[in-house]
Amino acid sequence: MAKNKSARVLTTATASLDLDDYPVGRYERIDRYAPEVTEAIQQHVREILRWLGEDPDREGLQRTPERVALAFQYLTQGYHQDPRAILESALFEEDYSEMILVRDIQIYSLCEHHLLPFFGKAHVAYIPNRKIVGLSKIPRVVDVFARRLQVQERLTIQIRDALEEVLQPLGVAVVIEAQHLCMMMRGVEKQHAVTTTSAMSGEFLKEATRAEFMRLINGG
Ligand SMILES: Nc1nc2c(ncn2[C@@H]2O[C@H](COP(=O)(O)OP(=O)(O)OP(=O)(O)O)[C@@H](O)[C@H]2O)c(=O)[nH]1
Ligand SMILES: [Zn+2]
Repeated sequence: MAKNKSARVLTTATASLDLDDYPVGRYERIDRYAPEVTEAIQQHVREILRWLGEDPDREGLQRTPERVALAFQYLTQGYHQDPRAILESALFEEDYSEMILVRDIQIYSLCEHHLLPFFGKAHVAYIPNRKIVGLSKIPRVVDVFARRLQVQERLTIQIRDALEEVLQPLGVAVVIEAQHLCMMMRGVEKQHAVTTTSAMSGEFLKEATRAEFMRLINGG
């Protein structure tokens, strides 16, 4: 009941269909929301609106608490996802031992201090040690960690460590370039500041490999 209600809310943007009418998979994540969590968050958002001086019962805001509750569950769904299982679902034996780089992976995350978005690009590379992983699993793992409350540094390290643990490769490199709305629309209000973080292991600790990676992510 409440599950269907949630699904209907989120699908109205594309079509007025119930979750059941959609191909399996497209809304699989929405299906995962717990109705009691949605309900509890909704009540608090109503209170926040009131404390901000708004009238939560005016027309435009009537369904806002529910929308916010769903949006925050969506944006933090990574807590319920297992990066190890994702990587293990597509591991292959292969005699390839050059660098594999997936570059320009878009990320959207939430800063844990202000619950405001930070967004940008992640570049992830590894050098396999007989095990390679399905390429799409790399952005999926990036999302698992990005869809949580984060600081950019921890996000970077968690991606590296997940790949390291499951693939046991010769090395992993992760670079994230991001802009933080908490530094743009409030606080210091710097519109062009981009933060770059990196986490390396194994072969990437060597200057030559690291330099090749840096050259490749800069389009060289
Ligand atoms: N290291 C790091 N800091 C972050 C990240 N996201 C936000 N921050 C910072 O977290 C800090 C929190 O500092 P506080 O002084 O407690 O918070 P604040 O008073 O809101 O600080 P201002 O943003 O400077 O107004 C700020 O300096 C933010 O810029 C991140 O991913 N990594
Ligand atoms: Zn912040």
